[in-house]
Amino acid sequence: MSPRRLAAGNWKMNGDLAALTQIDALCDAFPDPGCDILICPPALLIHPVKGRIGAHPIALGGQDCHTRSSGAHTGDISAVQLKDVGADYVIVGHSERRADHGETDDDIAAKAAAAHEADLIAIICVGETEAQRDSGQTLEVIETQLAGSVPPGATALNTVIAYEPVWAIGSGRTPTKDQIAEVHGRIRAVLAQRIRDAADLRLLYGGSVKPSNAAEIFAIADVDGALVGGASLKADDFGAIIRALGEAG
Ligand SMILES: O=C(CO)COP(=O)(O)O
Repeated sequence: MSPRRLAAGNWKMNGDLAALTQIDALCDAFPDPGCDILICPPALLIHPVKGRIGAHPIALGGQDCHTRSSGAHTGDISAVQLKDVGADYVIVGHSERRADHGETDDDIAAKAAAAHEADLIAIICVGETEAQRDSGQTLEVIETQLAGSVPPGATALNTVIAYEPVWAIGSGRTPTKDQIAEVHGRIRAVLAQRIRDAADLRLLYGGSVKPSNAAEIFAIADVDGALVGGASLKADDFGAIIRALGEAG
């Protein structure tokens, strides 16, 4: 059985209490969604959003977690704390964290392991820069990131991989269908060498996904959903993407 597809919204450092109306709109629009829906708002909004959605099956996630479950780490948030306020997922290794906070593959593997320990699903992000693509290094970069940032113990149940080319994030540019298919196919093949149920592990594409290109992207082999930034902030746009995913394949 193929995995249930996942439409994930990464709000990044956007949104406030007033933005919870966007969540209300999603709940109203998708009483029985045809795919899994995940919102990763800023961590401080997880608890109010959880209260707001009640029994609706929208899942919530953090955008990062610490490697430790608690302790003297000012400003950080643990996977255990995310779980406590209602998260089921956490994004780790987003390129913005790799760039802004110098996170390495080792850090990301430790964070993903902490997520697993806390019973969270880790969404591990990988992706090449424009310079790396231009110099023909894309597959090598992705393989290195996978080797370093997917921890032992990863399974199709506790791990999702998001392929996010850095140059496609927030730029309005996307890779071609063949380029996405090539990378996703390689990710699946690499994971199959170390994860028994890799065929069921969800592979998301992220980077300038919007209502106008979603259906085309979701028709690509080995694309099991999307990690959406800007277009996840408005319920209408994210709703159109969710609908396209529900109708795909
Ligand atoms: O980084 C992203 C999601 O994590 C993608 O962002 P955009 O959809 O805004 O390009």
